[in-house]
Amino acid sequence: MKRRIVLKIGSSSLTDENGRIEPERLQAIASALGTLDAEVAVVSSGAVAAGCGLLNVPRPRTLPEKQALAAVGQAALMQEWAKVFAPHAVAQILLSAGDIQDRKRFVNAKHALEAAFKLGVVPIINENDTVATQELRLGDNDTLSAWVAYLCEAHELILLTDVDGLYTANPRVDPTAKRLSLVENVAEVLHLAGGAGSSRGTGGMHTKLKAAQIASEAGIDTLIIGGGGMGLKAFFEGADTGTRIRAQKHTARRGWILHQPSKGSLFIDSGAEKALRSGKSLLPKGITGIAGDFQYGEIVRLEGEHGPIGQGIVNYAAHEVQRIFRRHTEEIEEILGYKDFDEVVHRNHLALY
Ligand SMILES: Nc1ncnc2c1ncn2[C@@H]1O[C@H](COP(=O)(O)OP(=O)(O)O)[C@@H](O)[C@H]1O
Ligand SMILES: N[C@@H](CCC(=O)OP(=O)(O)O)C(=O)O
Repeated sequence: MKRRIVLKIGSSSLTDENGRIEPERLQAIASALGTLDAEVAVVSSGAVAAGCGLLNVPRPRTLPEKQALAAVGQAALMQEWAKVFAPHAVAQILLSAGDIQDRKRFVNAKHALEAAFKLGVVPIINENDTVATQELRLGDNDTLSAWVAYLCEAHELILLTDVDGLYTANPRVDPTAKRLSLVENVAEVLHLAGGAGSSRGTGGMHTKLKAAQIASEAGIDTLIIGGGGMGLKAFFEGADTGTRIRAQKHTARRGWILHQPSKGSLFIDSGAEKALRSGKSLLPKGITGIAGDFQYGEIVRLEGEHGPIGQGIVNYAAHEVQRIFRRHTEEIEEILGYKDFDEVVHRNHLALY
């Protein structure tokens, strides 16, 4: 599998100080990405900024104004991205909080992204601001990008911003603040984060660290990089820049999976137990019975023939497993009418005692 990166670009990295989109900035970012042999999904902010620039109005204060300006700006933003990524095509993907929270929509988005990568196009993702109500919105693209990284099983999440990493304090406020180049445990640095650096940004370092926390729990490293396309290029060339926030080590994640309360159990045969112990995923064929009522994404206990062997995050709900257990993977689609995953529990989401 190719290296897969989710790159989130904040409004502050796309616009000038008047909040207008600067095409040269987009060009520099696309050029830096062009040096990589990787699949990249871009989470691009800047729709509201682009809308303000086009209509020559100040930054909106109310949500409806913001929604309308995002709708104006999104199309213009996509046109700019299409220009700089040519000859590669770009694919606009707008997501809302509901798409992350609803399992069917989450899986649909996952499939669409996979298909986009296969087509060799660059997915450009933003929050679907026009339908995002106050109660149901992610509100910032840092959080969105972490979910996207999880969605497309990225190897790395890069947050491109207007500061070259996480500092011991907001460097705009405290000039003695020092950059941290490596953070092993994001929970220990959450308190260092301050708010947005400019009127153009949303959330500041706080939402970036929250995003890193989501990515970290999904086993994905986060990098906070500054300096636009040039900063990105320097980073790809190995310069000592930015902050790397390490994903939870396998052991930490393993511990987390093992210590969550389980919503049900999957009983598995000895062949399946052997497969799991040699690092494979759990397929429906090896399941001999189920207990409890669990949903997709919840924790289930794995019961071997001689007792519990571990826990995992399940890819199908109990009522679905009821219909596919003991059957071949190839039969899933025929039985359920869809097949979101081959595995009932993927090996990356499995922890054995
Ligand atoms: N501890 C910190 N280290 C670095 N930057 C910080 C810190 N606390 C707050 N910030 C602020 O976070 C800003 C970046 O976030 P933000 O303005 O939301 O940009 P973006 O548009 O890229 O999301 C920086 O400009 C900086 O002022
Ligand atoms: N969805 C909004 C961006 C929201 C956001 O998080 O902005 P930023 O902090 O600049 O990444 C837009 O396109 O304007």
